[in-house]
Amino acid sequence: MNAIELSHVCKHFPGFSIQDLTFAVPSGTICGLVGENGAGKSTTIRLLMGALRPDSGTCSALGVDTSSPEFLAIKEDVGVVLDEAYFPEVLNADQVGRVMTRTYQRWDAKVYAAYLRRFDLPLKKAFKDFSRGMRMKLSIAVALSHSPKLLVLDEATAGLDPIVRDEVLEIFNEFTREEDHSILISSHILSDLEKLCDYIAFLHQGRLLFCEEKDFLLDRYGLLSDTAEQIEALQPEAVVAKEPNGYGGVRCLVRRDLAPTGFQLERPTVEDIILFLVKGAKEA
Ligand SMILES: Nc1ncnc2c1ncn2[C@@H]1O[C@H](COP(=O)(O)OP(=O)(O)OP(=O)(O)O)[C@@H](O)[C@H]1O
Repeated sequence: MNAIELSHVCKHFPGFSIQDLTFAVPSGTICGLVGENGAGKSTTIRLLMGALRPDSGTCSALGVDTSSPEFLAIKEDVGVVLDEAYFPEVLNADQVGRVMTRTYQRWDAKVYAAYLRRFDLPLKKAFKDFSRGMRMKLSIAVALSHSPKLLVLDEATAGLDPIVRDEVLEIFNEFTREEDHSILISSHILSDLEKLCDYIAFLHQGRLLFCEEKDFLLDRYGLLSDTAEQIEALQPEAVVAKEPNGYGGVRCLVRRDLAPTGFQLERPTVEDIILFLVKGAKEA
């Protein structure tokens, strides 16, 4: 079963469109949604959560169409952190907790209190006086305190200091140790996604360039540094994109299956793969 399914989703804004977006996140896995500024990640997450209505196509979470009334009944099962935290400005963390007791049947005040302590969040400070990082931490604490099965996180680690970010990544990892728990997370911090994710979905100008298993991507591509003549001699389909290597030669991302044997290929990171694919897509 899939935790998330988007099928042929289209959404048109003046000057920008989400085009025929189809991908799925299998239950029990973590999928990273990546793409440049303005690629459509937040719009995709809003469409998925039913906050925006698609012009065509369907979105489902935990098997329920997210634009249907039935989705309201399972909202408890989905923990959401959007890029802008959304609590009333005058409330403090203690009061937010009390509001949530009335909002979620499965609200666990003890779990919430433990996250507030773990994140070093003050109980009595008004939300309007929180820093960006504190706002994110509060959103994450709330999202995790009503026993969700699915977490949908838009830039949830942006603005967190490296130590807290590492701790939050570990918390997300712990979360998916339960078999039926899944996460969709958008981020610009590709090294975080490399550590965390099973799948990477890559958006470019409102289109999905791929949604693949991370290990498949890391095995599919290799990095090659050589003279311009040697690189020219490769079949063009083997070379995704290239750049000067700083030593008068060329560094490029190549498809391992199309590169001749005998070349010394370096293992890329997810960041290398995404940077070269964006470069290749711009040059195409
Ligand atoms: N309500 C709206 N009306 C018009 N245009 C919109 C609306 N919402 C988003 N857009 C446009 O959709 C495009 C994609 O925006 P989106 O926020 O989804 O990108 P993103 O990938 O999340 O970017 P970033 O990494 O900068 O957060 C942008 O060009 C934005 O201006």
